[in-house]
Amino acid sequence: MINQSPVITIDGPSGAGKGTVSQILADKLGWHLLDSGALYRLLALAVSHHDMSTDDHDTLKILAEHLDIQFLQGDDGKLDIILEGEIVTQAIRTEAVGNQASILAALPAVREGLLLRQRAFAQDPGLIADGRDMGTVVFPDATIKIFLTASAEERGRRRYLQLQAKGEDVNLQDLVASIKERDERDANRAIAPLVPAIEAIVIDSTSTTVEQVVEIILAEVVKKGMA
Ligand SMILES: Nc1ncnc2c1ncn2[C@@H]1O[C@H](COP(=O)(O)OP(=O)(O)OP(=O)(O)O)[C@@H](O)[C@H]1O
Ligand SMILES: Nc1ccn([C@@H]2O[C@H](COP(=O)(O)O)[C@@H](O)[C@H]2O)c(=O)n1
Repeated sequence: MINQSPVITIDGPSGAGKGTVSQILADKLGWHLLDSGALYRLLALAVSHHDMSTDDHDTLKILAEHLDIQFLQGDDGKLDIILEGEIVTQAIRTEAVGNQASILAALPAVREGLLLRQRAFAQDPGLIADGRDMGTVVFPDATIKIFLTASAEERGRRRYLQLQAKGEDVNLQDLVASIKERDERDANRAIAPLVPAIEAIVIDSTSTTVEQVVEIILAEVVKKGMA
């Protein structure tokens, strides 16, 4: 048994809605939230800031283990993500950083370096863990495992609207292509590939609203007597 506190894992490909659904669930249940993708993105940004080589896996592992990160509640109630003293909440959300994170995430040394940091998020009253390998590797004993997916076209469309709203100059076809490339890399890597855990409940959100997805998961929470 790795984790004692209740954990709900939400894995799936990029743009499936994991982050949105995880935040709503964490707020509704009053539980902690782990955005594991943010850790990989922070590492990617740190590697770029320090102009580090990605060939030196021992140093990457040490950096992953000791990366100076803080998740702080800002005055506006939103979470500020701090890397080595600098607010990087927006900077880590670009497609470029996401792609670099996905390349680093294929390295066993990086995954080993981040493993215990992720497990440390499992604290009472409970944790919603969002990622790619939450149910398969990081929290194999999780009480509820969800695999949230959607078609690549729909996920590209959502990402397009999201980035456009932030004022970014984006192209829908390029985004769908980038999402497919990232899916391919995440699903086919040798370590902790993106696959549903055997006992995962698979939810396809292509034609489902965020609220409907949240309802399905909350029904499981009630069924398991967790709330
Ligand atoms: N079921 C849904 N229907 C329509 N839009 C959705 C749905 N779920 C999420 N979205 C929207 O899609 C966008 C991407 O969602 P989100 O960031 O939660 O995905 P994600 O799976 O966490 O992606 P990533 O792994 O890349 O961080 C957001 O703008 C979100 O509001
Ligand atoms: N548990 C995880 C989480 C993320 N990754 C990799 O990081 C990339 C960025 O993640 P986002 O969820 O923020 O988009 C993602 O493409 C994965 O390659 C991971 O491997 N494991």
